[in-house]
Amino acid sequence: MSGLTVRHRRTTALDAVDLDFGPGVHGLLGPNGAGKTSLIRVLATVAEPARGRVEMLGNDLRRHRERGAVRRELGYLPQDFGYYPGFTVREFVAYVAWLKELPAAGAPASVERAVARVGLADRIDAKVRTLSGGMIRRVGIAQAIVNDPRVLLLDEPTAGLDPEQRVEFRALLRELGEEATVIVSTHLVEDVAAACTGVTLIEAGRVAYRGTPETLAALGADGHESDGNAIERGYTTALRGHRSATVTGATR
Ligand SMILES: Nc1ncnc2c1ncn2[C@@H]1O[C@H](COP(=O)(O)OP(=O)(O)OP(=O)(O)O)[C@@H](O)[C@H]1O
Repeated sequence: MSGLTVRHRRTTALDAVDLDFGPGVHGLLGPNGAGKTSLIRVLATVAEPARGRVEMLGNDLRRHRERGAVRRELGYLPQDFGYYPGFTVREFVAYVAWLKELPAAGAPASVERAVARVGLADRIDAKVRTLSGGMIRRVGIAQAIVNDPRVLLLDEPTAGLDPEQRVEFRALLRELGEEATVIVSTHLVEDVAAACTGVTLIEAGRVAYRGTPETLAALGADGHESDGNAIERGYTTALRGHRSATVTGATR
């Protein structure tokens, strides 16, 4: 994407952002309101940018027909994911498979596979409303991966998962990232350390840092253990560096 600008009324959520993502798992980090959800929503083709160009899988998202082509290759878990509480897990994931135009013959097997990958095989015929919050989040991940997407967008997928589920989910992320481009927004720096091949730190609508979990941890390597682990300190160091550079730039 180049020059990507997203506005919500008078707020500029993203300000002329240039970014590119290849296969692997890319963590999007940043404070509340930084612009992570706005970025994911544009990539998911549910929001339109005010300016800029986004190309995905060779398609230009400004063109209606090309957005349609992208949607078939996309998996998306929104921050507030809507579901039908009266559907069973199987029915809900099958419904999404139908929306994504999966060939009918293979769809039931794809549904079962996606549900098994998120560890819910034994609850596949349970009604979604009878599941815990963490399980519902996993249903959200299952619907996102049912079409074996080439681009997978996950907005805070680990919110509400317990520690054991998070560990399992990170393993699934690493597996998915071997074939797809996975972009995952999170507040948990541990998610990034454990599952991501790349890190993009967004602040106030701009890219504050790009690197790998290792380079981010190296930024925080010589702090005190009591201030969190190296990657958390790296996160803070990168943010502060970006803030002071922005202030210097603005007053020049
Ligand atoms: N629908 C909206 N109407 C008005 N302003 C909005 C809307 N959605 C987002 N914003 C504003 O746009 C900016 C970016 O928000 P966004 O949700 O993209 O950030 P985020 O990094 O995902 O935040 P969080 O970590 O809290 O989820 C914020 O200033 C937010 O207040």
